[in-house]
Amino acid sequence: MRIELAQLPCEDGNLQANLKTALAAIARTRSDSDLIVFPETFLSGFPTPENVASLAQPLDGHAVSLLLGAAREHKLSIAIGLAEACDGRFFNTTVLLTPSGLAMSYRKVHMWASDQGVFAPGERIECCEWRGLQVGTLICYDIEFPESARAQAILGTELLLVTDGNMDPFGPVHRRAIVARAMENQMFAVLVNRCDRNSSGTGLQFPGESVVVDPFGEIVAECGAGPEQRVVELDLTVLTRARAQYDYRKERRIGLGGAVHQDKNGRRWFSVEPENTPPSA
Ligand code: BAL
Repeated sequence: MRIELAQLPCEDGNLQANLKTALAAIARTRSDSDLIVFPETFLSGFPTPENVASLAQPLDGHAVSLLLGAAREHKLSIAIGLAEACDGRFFNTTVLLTPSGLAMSYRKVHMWASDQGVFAPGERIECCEWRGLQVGTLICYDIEFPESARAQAILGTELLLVTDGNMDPFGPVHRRAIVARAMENQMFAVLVNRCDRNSSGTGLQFPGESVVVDPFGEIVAECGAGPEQRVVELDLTVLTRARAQYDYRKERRIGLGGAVHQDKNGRRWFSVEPENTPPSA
């Protein structure tokens, strides 16, 4: 399994420029790569309450259709973050696009400060079958809550894709969190972070440091601080080896609450039983 980490700068508020950057990255992928992963809200950058309506995209809109065309052209799957518009509300969403279409869309459940007043929180953890693997997605702040990745494990996720927009000084927090989430759930984790150092006046600095962690919690590959498009080979046999002597998912004794659901297309999700719901946008 070959995955490309698109640790590339995006411009807050500039949808066209970010879409162009994404399509160019897709165009330069290796012909034998299976998936490219971009950071959180890569298409929009971090929206504000003032500009989210102009930046947010419907999942059946032009921007996503261009990416679907690129997925078909390059026989490649794409995980990318965007601001989603749906029924007058806005969500911080990651989509998994394949040459066959939209495989999954996940709405960030845990709202960071920059999400509040902009996005409504998601209400379910999702996974789907992709290339013979159970694949799930989380977004940035989600990985700081162990129950998010544990919900993915309960769904059967073997490959966790994290679109990240983790700013300084929280680089170490996500490095520790992603290793823990991979190890304690015995799954691969692919985290791709923003790396822009001065994003259009927000004052936020993004350290990059994208990383791939195996089900033992070992680092498979890691990026530095600057822009790069890193090709990483996953040895999927590690999944079986990591679970050979013990399997946390099967042997756990404490439940999360919430329920597992599945639709006729095999999409599975875990309904969130929020103990507290942040102020919605
Ligand atoms: N530690 C940052 C979390 C977020 O931006 O979602």
